[in-house]
Amino acid sequence: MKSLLGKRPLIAPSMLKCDFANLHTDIARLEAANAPLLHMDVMDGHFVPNLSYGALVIEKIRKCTDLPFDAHLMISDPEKYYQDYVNAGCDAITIHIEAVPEPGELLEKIRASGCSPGLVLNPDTPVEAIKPWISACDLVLVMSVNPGFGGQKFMPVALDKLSAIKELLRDDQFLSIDGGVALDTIGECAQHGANLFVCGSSIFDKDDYSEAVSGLLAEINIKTR
Ligand SMILES: O=C(CO)[C@H](O)[C@H](O)COP(=O)(O)O
Ligand SMILES: [Fe+2]
Repeated sequence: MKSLLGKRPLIAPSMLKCDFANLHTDIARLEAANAPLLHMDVMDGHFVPNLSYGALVIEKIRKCTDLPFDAHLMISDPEKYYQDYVNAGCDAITIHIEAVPEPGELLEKIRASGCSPGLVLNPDTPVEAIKPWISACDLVLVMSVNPGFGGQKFMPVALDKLSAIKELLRDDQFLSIDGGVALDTIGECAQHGANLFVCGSSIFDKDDYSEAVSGLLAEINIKTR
């Protein structure tokens, strides 16, 4: 992930909305669209009311591309399973503060395993909940929907959180936003400090991924210049 610092702002396609029946083709289309990394949404049907895919699938996808993988673990026991995601070839592993209220040790273990550690907070969780561990993270991810499903409406409560967290971050850390990030919301997210934008529907619902990614980047540029 460190190699991406100089390339911010970054658009990370959310591999929840991808075409699983044509994964190879879909990844090639994302590479052609200059997507700099892929966001892997892991859901266990327990921490969130939905199931997606796990380390076995990610390990297979790893063979299709050299793009970095940012794994968003929406699972109840990341301590038990994080090593599977390291072994599957993830570059960043992000855990929910609601799943691990005292995440210091796990963040250290993720870093020691060679991955970038990240913390994520839900719309109802205050910034105070993650404050003591922000300096131990390479990435902080703000949820702008309740996790579990793609295609939900952006919740503006995330914007004030972005501003508050930005104040606490060093320049070598990523500030990410996830959920309902689209042409009409991405500019404001950038204005509030986000520099890594997870985009599902706003890419995969479009026929032309290149046009989608460049349109989102253009919107950031317009709103932040
Ligand atoms: O973590 C997630 C859901 O829990 C996804 O990353 C997110 O919802 C992406 O989809 P969309 O851009 O359509 O909201
Ligand atoms: Fe996600």
